[in-house]
Amino acid sequence: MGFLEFRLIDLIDILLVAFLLYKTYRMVQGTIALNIFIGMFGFLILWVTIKALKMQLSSSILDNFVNVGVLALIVVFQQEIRRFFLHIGTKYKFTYSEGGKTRNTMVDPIVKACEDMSRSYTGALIVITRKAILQDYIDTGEKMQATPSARLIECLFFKNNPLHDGAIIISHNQIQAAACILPVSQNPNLPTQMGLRHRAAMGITESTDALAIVVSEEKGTISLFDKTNYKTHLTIEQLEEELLKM
Ligand SMILES: Nc1ncnc2c1ncn2[C@@H]1O[C@H](COP(=O)(O)OP(=O)(O)OP(=O)(O)O)[C@@H](O)[C@H]1O
Repeated sequence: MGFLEFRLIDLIDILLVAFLLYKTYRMVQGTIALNIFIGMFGFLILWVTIKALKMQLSSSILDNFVNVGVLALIVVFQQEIRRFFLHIGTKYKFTYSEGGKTRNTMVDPIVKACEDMSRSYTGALIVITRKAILQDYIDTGEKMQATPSARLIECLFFKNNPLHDGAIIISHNQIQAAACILPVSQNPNLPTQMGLRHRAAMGITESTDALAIVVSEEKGTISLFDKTNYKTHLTIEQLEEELLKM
């Protein structure tokens, strides 16, 4: 009788687990973490089988691995866990602190600079922050506090400028730093023609809530990376539209 008892709270429990599993899958989908996830699942099946067959020696060895399993999970999925909490925090708790009016003042120079750099095949990587301040990444570059203008952004990425390598980071309507080094994405599903500049743009969206724009030096194309997704071959109008609704 007790075995068949099914309460409303059990239904909620099952739905919650299903929701969390779905969210976890969406988060690791298309990243190297999915392969690790599958590997761990395989290991778990092996462990359960060995237990069921009562294989003493193998079981005692695998037990030790399983005992540190939670810690190992935290270490291996550090980026994904970080992103998960960041996603919850950004989506459900906070609102963006900058008003629409001030935001627009930096959209115009960025769009104009991208238009010019795309025409002149000047490689560029521009990061725009949301909630996360990205201090760790700002510290890797040359700090500056400058109001963005199209000419300044273009100067920063001009080939002979010693600061042209790496990314500029814009936050609170100021260019905070240039020549910043970003984390490089390991996503195996990115097209092979996307090199390190594009992977660095994807990398920053995987570990923070920032948005990144890439102008390709090779093709002159403009791509936008946001929340681990990307859109490429954007027109200037599309770029502007995306930035305005950011
Ligand atoms: N980790 C990084 N963080 C920031 N910028 C980086 C990083 N790695 C590479 N870059 C930038 O990318 C440039 C190399 O770009 P690469 O040609 O490999 O990329 P790409 O995606 O093919 O871009 P493009 O289409 O412009 O050639 C470097 O000169 C540097 O400016």
